[in-house]
Amino acid sequence: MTANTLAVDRVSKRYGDVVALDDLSFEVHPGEIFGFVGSNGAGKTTTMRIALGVLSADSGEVRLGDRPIDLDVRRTIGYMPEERGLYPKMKVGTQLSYLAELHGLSRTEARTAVEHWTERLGISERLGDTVDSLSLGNQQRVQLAAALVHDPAVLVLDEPFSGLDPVAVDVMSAVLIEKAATGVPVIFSSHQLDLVQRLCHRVGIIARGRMRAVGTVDELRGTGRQQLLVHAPGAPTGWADGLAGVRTLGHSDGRTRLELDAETDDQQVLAAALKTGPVHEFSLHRPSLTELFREVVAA
Ligand SMILES: Nc1ncnc2c1ncn2[C@@H]1O[C@H](COP(=O)(O)OP(=O)(O)OP(=O)(O)O)[C@@H](O)[C@H]1O
Repeated sequence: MTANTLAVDRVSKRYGDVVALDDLSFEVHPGEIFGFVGSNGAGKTTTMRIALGVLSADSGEVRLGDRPIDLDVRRTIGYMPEERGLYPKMKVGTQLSYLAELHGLSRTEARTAVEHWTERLGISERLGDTVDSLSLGNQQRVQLAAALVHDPAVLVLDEPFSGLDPVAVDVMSAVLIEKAATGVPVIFSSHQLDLVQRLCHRVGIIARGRMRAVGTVDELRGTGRQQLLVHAPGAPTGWADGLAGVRTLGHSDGRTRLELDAETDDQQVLAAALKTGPVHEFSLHRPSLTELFREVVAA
């Protein structure tokens, strides 16, 4: 394992009778953006809070490199909590400098870092304003700045994109890509699966406290049942019925959508389609992350 791999190792957590996490394991490698997705209540926030060390696991542990998350390691984590954690009445600049110094930066270093990140995140004009006078989206930019000002060795962000306008989404995305490129492991949770699909090197799908699927988006899309789109204008309705391991999902205007079992040979389907006349299109439909998510969560 490389020095700064974030490893969640067989973590379980209950709240009374509720099993929030059940033997959960996964790793986020240096330079990797890891998308953590799951339904409401699946266990994402609980995992992130344990990763930060603000909540303890019942069993298992989280490590950064070879070190469990102790106070020293905690200082190196950039964290954006879901419930947000800024002081509403404190000025943006004062607050960010304070947080940077809390993480060990000198006053001068803190000032430079605050200037850099507020500029980068488009909130440099708001340094003198109190947090509660900002729009929610701008408060969120400040929250991200708070996670970044101390040059963290790892980023743990709980729904950083929720409620952001498209420009802010682009800025946030660029920052995450930039941080990962410097070798920082980045994990964020999100319900915006198109964004996760676009941004993440790997994705983990959690359901009821267990990791149901982990991999690159391509790997995950390759593991679902394959679907075929066949355009055979002369094919009658039901032409594919009776083919072993094949289900017809829909048929209209000579276009048929089929779902194939993993072991079904698509060439047999092509041969059957050709028997009905010319075939204009025969293409594999790969499920989107959203489709996969529905399949995994429903299983
Ligand atoms: N402090 C708590 N006390 C009791 N139960 C809790 C507490 N925090 C979380 N839970 C429960 O633990 C489970 C996991 O919750 P968690 O907040 O980790 O999910 P999540 O994936 O972050 O959900 P969301 O997408 O809605 O933010 C849920 O059943 C939730 O109700």
